[in-house]
Amino acid sequence: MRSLLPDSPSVAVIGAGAVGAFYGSMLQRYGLPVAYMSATMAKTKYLEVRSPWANYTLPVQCFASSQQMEPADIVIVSIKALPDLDPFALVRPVLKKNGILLLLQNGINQEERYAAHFRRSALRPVILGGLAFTCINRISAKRIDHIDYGMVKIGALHAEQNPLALQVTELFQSAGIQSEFVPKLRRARYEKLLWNAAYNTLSVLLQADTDPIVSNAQTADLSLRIMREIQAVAAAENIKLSNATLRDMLDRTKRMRPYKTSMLLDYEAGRPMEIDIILGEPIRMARKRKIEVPHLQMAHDLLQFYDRRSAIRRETHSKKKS
Ligand SMILES: NC(=O)C1=CN([C@@H]2O[C@H](COP(=O)(O)OP(=O)(O)OC[C@H]3O[C@@H](n4cnc5c(N)ncnc54)[C@H](OP(=O)(O)O)[C@@H]3O)[C@@H](O)[C@H]2O)C=CC1
Ligand SMILES: CC(C)(CO)C(=O)C(=O)O
Repeated sequence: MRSLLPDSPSVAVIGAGAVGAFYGSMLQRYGLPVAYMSATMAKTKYLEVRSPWANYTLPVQCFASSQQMEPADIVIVSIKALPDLDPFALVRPVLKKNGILLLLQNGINQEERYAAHFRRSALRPVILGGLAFTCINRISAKRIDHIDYGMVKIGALHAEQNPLALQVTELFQSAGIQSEFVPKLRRARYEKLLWNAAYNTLSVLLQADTDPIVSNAQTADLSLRIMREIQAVAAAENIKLSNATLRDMLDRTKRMRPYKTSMLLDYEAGRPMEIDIILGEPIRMARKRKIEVPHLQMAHDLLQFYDRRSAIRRETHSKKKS
């Protein structure tokens, strides 16, 4: 098939946290020109990566603001999906006309939000979604630890863009990243949401990694009840997630090494959690369709309480420092 991508596409990573810096650096190591936006890493000249795939150190071009960066062929968005963060202002300066926007984030409805935002813009990006099944930590402004897993599933928001999503997947594979093309992105988003809604949530509420949650009969069953509510929301848009799929999520989690979810890592570090994009969005969809989602609602409200408490601690801490 004719390549829909330039020979050596340039890449801009918006949000060089754990995920953005790791996958960006793998693409750079493969030979692509990559620039990174990160306030934390603005002064970083060399990035050290530890990974079961390879250990390496690379010179990196980091910018505190995307306004200092050149437009790129592929823009990877890997900032946290938080409600009070305007991502469009960060992304716009690095977008080329009809360029590729790849959202490497958790949650649901993100691609649709970007499409709505750019609908009337002359930039008209092609919107792709990437689901990262991985465990990565940014240890410092200079060091990324990829601990386990690593698969990225890539698909397009609109099916007619699937050939491009496939070529981006192949580019990731060529760069040594485990990657898989998904022809139905929305379905894949829902499947990942099953896991995130259940285990990210419970990991924070129970202060536990996945192992004790799935080993305990009550909390394992609770995780299934949470997943059933996501299943009902998906069914309302004709996406059928079978009971066997839910059961399989639980069984696979039982077989996984004990895993600390990204939400638990955020909570422990006192950072804001992605509650809205993982629970708030499905709750709003359920409300519109008159579907009862009591578990999602309760988990959402409890997590909001924790999140607010962390925010107050952050405010108090920064007042003390100034
Ligand atoms: N880490 C993991 O293993 C996994 C993560 N994910 C998902 O990937 C996405 C990225 O997560 P991850 O890399 O872990 O997150 P990190 O916390 O490591 O990085 C988040 C990035 O977002 C940026 N950011 C946060 N707040 C703002 C703000 N207000 N303005 C501008 N930039 C901001 C940070 O900036 P700065 O660089 O300046 O700190 C950083 O670059 C999330 O949606 C997460 O759920 C999914 C699966 C696994
Ligand atoms: C599915 C998983 C565990 C990534 O591998 C995740 O999305 C997270 O930790 O938030």
